[in-house]
Amino acid sequence: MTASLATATLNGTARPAHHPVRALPTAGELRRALPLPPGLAERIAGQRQAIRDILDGRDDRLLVVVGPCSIHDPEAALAYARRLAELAPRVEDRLLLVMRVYVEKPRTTVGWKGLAYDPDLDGSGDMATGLELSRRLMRDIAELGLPLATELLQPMLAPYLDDLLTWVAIGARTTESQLHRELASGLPAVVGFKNATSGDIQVALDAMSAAAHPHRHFGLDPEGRPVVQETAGNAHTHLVLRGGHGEPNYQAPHVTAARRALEQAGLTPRLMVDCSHANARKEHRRQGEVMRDVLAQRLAGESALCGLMIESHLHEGKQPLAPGKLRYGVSVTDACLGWETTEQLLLSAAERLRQS
Ligand SMILES: O=C[C@H](O)[C@H](O)COP(=O)(O)O
Ligand SMILES: C=C(OP(=O)(O)O)C(=O)O
Repeated sequence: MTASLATATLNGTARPAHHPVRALPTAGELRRALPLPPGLAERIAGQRQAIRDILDGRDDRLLVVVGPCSIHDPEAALAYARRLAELAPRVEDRLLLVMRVYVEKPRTTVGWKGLAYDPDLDGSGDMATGLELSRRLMRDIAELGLPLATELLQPMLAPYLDDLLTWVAIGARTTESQLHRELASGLPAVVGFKNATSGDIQVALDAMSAAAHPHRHFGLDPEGRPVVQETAGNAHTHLVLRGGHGEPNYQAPHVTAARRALEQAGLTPRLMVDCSHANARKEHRRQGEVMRDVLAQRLAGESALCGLMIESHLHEGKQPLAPGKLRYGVSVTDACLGWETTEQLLLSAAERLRQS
C-alpha cells in the first residue's frame, strides 16, 4: 500500500496500522460455528415460498421490506426486530413484513461499508468479527420468526449468510454486473433487482433475464476452495423501482411503463417500489407519501405492484459516523423513518387494503 493510502482517513479518523493480509474463516467454518437451530431452515423455506406465492399471484398480500438503511449496532437492530416481530401478526392478513438486515453498503464514492466490513466503525476493517456479528444477528432475528432481507454486494460473502436470507436485493450500483446476475441465478431466495442510479430500468430487466438462466461461474466451495459453480437459474426475481438521479419513478405512468417493459421482455410483470432513495428525493419523511401513492395505484387495480420497501430505524433521521458519540437506534447511512411513524404507516396500509 502507498504511504498516501496508509495515512488516509475514514470520516476524519486516522486509519490504524495496515495489515496487508488477514485470514478470515471460510463460510463452512462460520456456518458450523453458528448453525441454524432445528426447524429454522424449514421456516425460512416457508417464508421464501410465501414471497414466491406473492410474485406468482397466488397470495394477494403486499410484500414489505422494512428496516434500517444499514446495521451498525446489532443490539439496536435486535430491538427493532422485536418490535417488527410484534407488529407482523397484526398486519399479516394483508402485509408480509420482511426485515432489512443490511450488513454491506455500496457507496457512491467512499464511506463506511457496513457491519460485515467494519464492525468497529473506525476503518480498522475487522471483517472476521464483522462476518460473525452479521451471521449471529441474522440468526437471532430469524429466530424471532421474521423473514430477512439483505443486499448482497460482495459475491464471496453470500455463502456465509445465504441460508438465512428470504429476500435479496441486488443494488442500483450492481444490477448491471454479470457477477451479481450469476450470484442471483443460484440463490434460494427471491431477488429484487433495482433500477440503475441513472433511473434506467432496462439493466434490471436484463438482470432478471440473465438470472433466470443457469450459469457456470467462478466460485468458492464452503471450505474456500475455488470451484466451478453451477446454478439452476432463479425464476423468482423482480424489478425494484427506486428512482434515479434524484427523480422519482413510483408514480402511475412510471409503473405502467415498467409493467409494459416487463411484459414485452417476456418477464412476469411484478415489481416493488422502494419508497426511499431517489423516490423520496433522499428526504426520509417523504416515504409515507410514496407509500400512499403506491397503495392507491394498487387499489386502483395495478396488479404488477407486489411490494414496498421502507427505510426505518428505532429513531428518525441519520447521524454522522463518530464512534463513541453515536445516538442509539439512529441510522449512520441514509436517513430513516422512526419506529412510531413506521408502525403507523404499516397499520394504516393494512387497514386500507382490508377495506378494498
Ligand atoms: O442506501 C444507502 C445509500 O444510498 C447508498 O449506500 C449510497 O450511499 P452514499 O451515496 O452515501 O455513498
Ligand atoms: C443502497 C441501497 O439502495 P440503492 O441500491 O437503490 O441505492 C439500499 O437500499 O440500501
